Amino acid sequence: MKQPHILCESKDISEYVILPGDPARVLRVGELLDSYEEIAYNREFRTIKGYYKGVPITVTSTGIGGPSAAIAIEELIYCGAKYIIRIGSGGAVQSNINIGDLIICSAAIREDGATNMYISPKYPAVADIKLTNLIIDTCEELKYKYHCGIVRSHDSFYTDDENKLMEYWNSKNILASDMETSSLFVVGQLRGVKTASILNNVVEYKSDLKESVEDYAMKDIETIEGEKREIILALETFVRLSK
Ligand SMILES: O=P(O)(O)O[C@H]1O[C@H](CO)[C@@H](O)[C@H]1O
Ligand SMILES: O=c1cc[nH]c(=O)[nH]1
Repeated sequence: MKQPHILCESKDISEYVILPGDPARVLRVGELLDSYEEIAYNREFRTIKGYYKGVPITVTSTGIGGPSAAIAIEELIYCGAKYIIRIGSGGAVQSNINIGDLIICSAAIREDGATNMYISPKYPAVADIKLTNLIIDTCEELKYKYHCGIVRSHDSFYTDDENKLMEYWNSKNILASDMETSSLFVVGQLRGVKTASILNNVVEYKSDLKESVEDYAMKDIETIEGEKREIILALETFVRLSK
């Protein structure tokens, strides 16, 4: 059955799924595949299916935020997704994280609305340990710089208290902010699907958020190289997993 938002059906969805936020990033993943075709593009949800070193891969964008991410994740799982790796952008909450560094998320603070509609805030948002360990091993083989730890997934970009919020989470050893990792971890855990999340840092701690996100949108070289590394890392992880 064709799903109402992603407009895909089971034959379109590999068990291996890559999940960027931005629909434009879907095609940049496609460029690194052996071959691909676009399956559907409805609202923020763009899906391609292709092969990487012979492994079938589906890539679907979630758009921004937990509500649309949860919709995409649910529909992908209904169509047969078994392993889902987010390849997102994030903003550093620690000063030792540079632009283009990768952050491998072990867990996420649920500072979002979507997961709180699903289940009590006591329920943790954690990555699948085996899939995440495979990402770490692959990252070390590829010799990419990375940080591993807890991130925060939020629902707001421009509150009046952003600086205070950042200082607070910095003091609690949180690595970075994004907006979809908690939804992926909670929905994946509830549905019995293995999930992991890699973020490419596009904002330095204490730098101007608007300017940095704009630099990324304008294809700043360091952020684009970080994005390429997170894509290759997810693809190579799936190659190892499929063996
Ligand atoms: O670049 P993506 O994957 O969309 O991720 C980050 O970028 C968006 C905000 O600019 C949010 O979706 C956030 O999680
Ligand atoms: O600072 C940032 C950058 C990207 N995405 C976020 O959620 N926060």
